Amino acid sequence: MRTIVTHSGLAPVALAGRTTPVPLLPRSSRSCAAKSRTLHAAGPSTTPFSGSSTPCCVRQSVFRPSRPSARLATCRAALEEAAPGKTVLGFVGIGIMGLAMTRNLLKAGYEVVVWNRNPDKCKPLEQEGAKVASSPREVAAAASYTFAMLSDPEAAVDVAMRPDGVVAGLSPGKGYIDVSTVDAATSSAIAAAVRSAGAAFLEAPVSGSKGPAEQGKLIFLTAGDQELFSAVSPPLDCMGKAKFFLGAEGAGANMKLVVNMIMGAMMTSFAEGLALADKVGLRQQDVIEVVGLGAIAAPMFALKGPTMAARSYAPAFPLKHQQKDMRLALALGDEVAQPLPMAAAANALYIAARRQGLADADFSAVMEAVAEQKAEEAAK
Ligand SMILES: NC(=O)C1=CN([C@@H]2O[C@H](COP(=O)(O)OP(=O)(O)OC[C@H]3O[C@@H](n4cnc5c(N)ncnc54)[C@H](OP(=O)(O)O)[C@@H]3O)[C@@H](O)[C@H]2O)C=CC1
Ligand SMILES: O=CC(=O)O
Repeated sequence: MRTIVTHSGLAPVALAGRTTPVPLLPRSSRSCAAKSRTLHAAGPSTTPFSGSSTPCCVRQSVFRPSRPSARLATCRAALEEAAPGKTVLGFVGIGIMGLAMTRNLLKAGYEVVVWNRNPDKCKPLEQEGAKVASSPREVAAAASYTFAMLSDPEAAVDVAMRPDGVVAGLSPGKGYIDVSTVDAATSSAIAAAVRSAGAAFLEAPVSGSKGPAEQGKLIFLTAGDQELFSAVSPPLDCMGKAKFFLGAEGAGANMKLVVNMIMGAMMTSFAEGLALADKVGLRQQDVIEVVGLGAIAAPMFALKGPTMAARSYAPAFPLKHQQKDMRLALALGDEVAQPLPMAAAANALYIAARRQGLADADFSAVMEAVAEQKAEEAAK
C-alpha cells in the first residue's frame, strides 16, 4: 500500500517534488501491509482530527466545510486503530463495489456488520461471516468504523441522515468513512452531521473498478479527519494498494471527479476511434493492439477494448455512475469557471447511451451511442 499525504504529514518530514518511502503502518495490519508503502509529499499542515485546514488548491466556495471550532468541540474522543479480532467494522451499500470490498475485510479477519437497501445482496456476505443489520443506524451503533459505498449524492445523504440512518447510530469514538463518489458539497454536509454526533468523518472515494476492488487494489482518495485516516489505515490497506490523504473534506471528492472526468472522456474518444476504424474497414482488434503498443496505451483500453469490439458490456462500472461523475465534474467546472468542452461532449454521449436503455450496462457501452447500429437492432 502506498500512502501519500499531500496535506499534513503523519511523519515529520515531507519533501517537495518527490515522494519518500516511510514505513508507517501499524503492526496489527502486517498481513495486509505486506503490499504497502507509505509516501509523503509536501503540503500545508493541519491539526489532526480537525480537518480544518484548507489546502490552497481547494476552494472554500466549492466544498463549504463546517466551522473548525464546531469540529474541535465535537470530535474529541480518541480513535483506536482498527485491527482484526478487535475492531468491529460496518459497511452500508452492498453493490458491485461494496460486496468486493466487504469480502476483503472479512478475509482479513475483521468482524463486519452490513446493511443494504435490498437485503438479498447481503446474503452471500452473511454466508461468509458478516452480520446483517436491519438499518444503517444499527450498523453504526454496532461498529467502531462504518464504511459506505452508495450510488450517488442523493443515496449518500439519505443513508447518512434519514431517521434510522448512520448518523443516528454514531457517537464519540466512532468514525464514518464514505467511499462513494459524490460532490464536495454533499460530502461536507455529511461531515457536518457526523461531527455533530461527536464522531469523525473521512471521505474516501476510490479509483479502480470491480476487478481492483476484488483484488484489494483500489486507490483511496481521502480527506477529512486525519486521525480517522490513521485509525482506519489497516482496513484501507486490506482493500487498496494506495491511499492519499489530501486535506479537508472536499479535496478527495474533487480529486475523484477530476480523475473520472478524464476517464469518461478517454472512454468516449476510444469508442469513437473503434467506431471509425470499423467504418473504414479496419479490424478493431488491430486498433486495440496498435494503441496498446504506443504512447497512448492505457490499461483501460486493453481491458475494455476486446469486449467493446464484441459489443458486450457486463457491468463493472455502471454507465449511470460514469454519467453522474461527468455531471458532477461539469457542475464543479461551472462553479469555478473552468471550461470543460471535452467533458461536456462526452457527457452528452453518456446521456444518449442512458436514453438507449444502457444505464445499468458497463460504461464502455457508450460505444453504442457512437457505433453503427447492430444489424438486428437496425432491422426492428
Ligand atoms: N463500479 C465501479 O467500478 C466503481 C464505482 N464507484 C462508485 O461507487 C459507488 C457505488 O458503485 P457500484 O457499487 O458500482 O454501484 P451499484 O449500483 O452496484 O451499487 C449502488 C449501491 O447503492 C445503493 N443505493 C442506491 N440508492 C440508494 C438509496 N436511495 N438508499 C439506499 N441505498 C441506495 C444500492 O442499493 P440497492 O442494492 O438496494 O439498489 C447499492 O448498494 C458509486 O458512487 C460509484 O460511482 C467508484 C469506483 C469504481
Ligand atoms: O469510478 C470508477 C473507476 O473505475 O475508478
